[in-house]
Amino acid sequence: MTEITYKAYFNWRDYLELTKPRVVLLLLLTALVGLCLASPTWVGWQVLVPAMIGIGLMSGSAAAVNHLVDRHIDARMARTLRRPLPSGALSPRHVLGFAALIGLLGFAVLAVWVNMLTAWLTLASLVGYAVIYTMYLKRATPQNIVIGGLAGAAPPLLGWTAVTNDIHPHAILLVMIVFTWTPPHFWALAVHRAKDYAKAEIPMLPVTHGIEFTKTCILLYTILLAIICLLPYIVGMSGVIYLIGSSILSIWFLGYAWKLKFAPEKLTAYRMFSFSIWQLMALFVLLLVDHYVAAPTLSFGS
Ligand code: HEM
Ligand SMILES: CC(C)=CCC/C(C)=C/CC/C(C)=C/COP(=O)(O)OP(=O)(O)O
Repeated sequence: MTEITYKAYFNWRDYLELTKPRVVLLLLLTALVGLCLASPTWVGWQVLVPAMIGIGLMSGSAAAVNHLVDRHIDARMARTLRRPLPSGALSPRHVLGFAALIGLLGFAVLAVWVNMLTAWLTLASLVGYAVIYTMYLKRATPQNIVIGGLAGAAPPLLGWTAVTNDIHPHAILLVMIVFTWTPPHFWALAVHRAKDYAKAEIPMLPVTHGIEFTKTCILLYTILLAIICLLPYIVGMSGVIYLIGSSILSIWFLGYAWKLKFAPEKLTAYRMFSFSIWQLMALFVLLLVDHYVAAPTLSFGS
């Protein structure tokens, strides 16, 4: 195990990096869509603001715990070795304190200004990612990201419960979209970085079952995702704007998965991973646009 020398000075940018800010921003977009779709009227800022702050802080806390627990394997992979812990910019003690502080703050914000259901579900997602995925599943099984993906898929439900204080089937549908998107999102990167994961002895699918099998799984999950993306229209939750936009995105994503399996170039896997992020973002923006454009009259909620 490599010994790390920690620097004596601190920089706020290192703390920000611990929270995986770009991942959390996309998680927050999916939470915002859950919040907005839960109500036919505009959602009052009294719920919207604390819900976004609470979910954001607890997601950032989960990400910081992931940095803490994974610091030794992060030190062994080219992609992650410059992170604040393996590079020595922050010490484990400071990271633990920071994660506890923002995690507790996030829980308090949700408990006081939103509702207890949302506070507990967000805590369950934090534990799902920081403890169940990071401490156990990641090192135990190539299905790690499929099961662990449930925590990352939860924010639309968290947004929804923040408004309604109950679990609605439409919110579960949004969770299913992110849940099914996660394997092609991550395995595309894992195919690109397979040697890194093998070096760090992490049993990701391309390491345990090979690149070709992983590409087949990516294609199958992408087909499943395309089918699930039709459901919001089929159940009457979204309209034609969503149907057309999401179908274009699904065909585009399927194109990447097909190319990756049958006609790959050197960077196809990485390009598919990058596209997956834009695809999920566009999909959730479409849900939002469709919700507000299709709504005949919008009254302002409290
Ligand atoms: C278990 C589930 C997931 C796994 C294993 C996973 C894995 C990864 C990995 C390894 C990266 C590369 C990070 C880097 O280059 O430092 C990444 C990037 C990213 N992921 Fe995921 N991800 C998961 C779920 C999600 C979810 C649910 C979202 C949002 C809804 C998301 C959004 C992103 C974004 C926005 C990036 C780009 C980050 C950047 O450029 O800094 N991921 N993901
Ligand atoms: C409260 C709540 C909603 C929690 C969810 C938190 C969260 C940040 C989920 C995102 C999942 C993610 C980035 C996994 C990558 O971890 P990894 O360890 O496989 O990737 P790495 O090697 O880049 O660290």
